[in-house]
Amino acid sequence: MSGRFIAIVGPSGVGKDSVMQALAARDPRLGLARRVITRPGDAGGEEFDGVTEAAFEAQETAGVFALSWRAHGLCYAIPATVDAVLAAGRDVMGNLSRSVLIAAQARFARIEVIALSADHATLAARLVRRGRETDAEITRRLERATFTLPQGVKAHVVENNGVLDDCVAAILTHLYPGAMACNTGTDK
Ligand SMILES: Nc1ncnc2c1ncn2[C@@H]1O[C@H](COP(=O)(O)OP(=O)(O)O)[C@@H](O)[C@H]1O
Ligand SMILES: O=P(O)(O)OC[C@H]1O[C@H](OP(=O)(O)OP(=O)(O)O)[C@H](O)[C@@H]1O
Repeated sequence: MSGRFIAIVGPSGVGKDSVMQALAARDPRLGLARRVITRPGDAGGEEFDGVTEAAFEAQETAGVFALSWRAHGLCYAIPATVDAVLAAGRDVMGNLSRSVLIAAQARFARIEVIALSADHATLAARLVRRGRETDAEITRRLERATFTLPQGVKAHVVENNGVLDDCVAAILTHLYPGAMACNTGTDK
């Protein structure tokens, strides 16, 4: 059976990248899709392929992306190389826009949507602490926090207000019910 594409979604600052990194470190069954983004390669945060807008559009036209979208004045994509990993039966996580979920459900044979949530004050404090965006950009990201999931999207909602490990454990239990999560790290 093919692997599942695990879409991790939620407002800016909710912890999508932190949760995905922790999940990948914790459980070898979970791969991580490296996104293509028109953001300077040294911006920090997640590992991604930084490209110019012209290069992005050329790749998009050439069909090398499984999914692509625009948000925050940037272009984002999940490369179609994930197909080979999924075909080999491996689950792969990707950080997606909530607006692209209907397309993602159509694109991938098996998909799970994990919608992370956290309260507004927590999001704001985390974005300031992350320091990747300007104050104006942070304000715009927070304004988008209330964006609701498109109708027809079936998501599993997981809170990330508290300890990251609790959120990670809840996701693993949902993804691999009845199975012991593989733990290659140390418990805290
Ligand atoms: N459970 C958590 N507790 C404390 N800080 C967190 C938690 N989850 C994420 N963070 C921090 O919040 C900031 C935003 O997290 P990030 O993973 O970049 O979110 P997103 O990708 O959803 O924007 C980062 O600085 C990260 O270290
Ligand atoms: O339509 P939305 O669900 O609001 O998502 C819009 C974009 O925001 C996030 O990007 P990015 O990872 O650059 O930002 P973030 O880390 O601040 O969430 C997410 O991955 C999408 O690409």
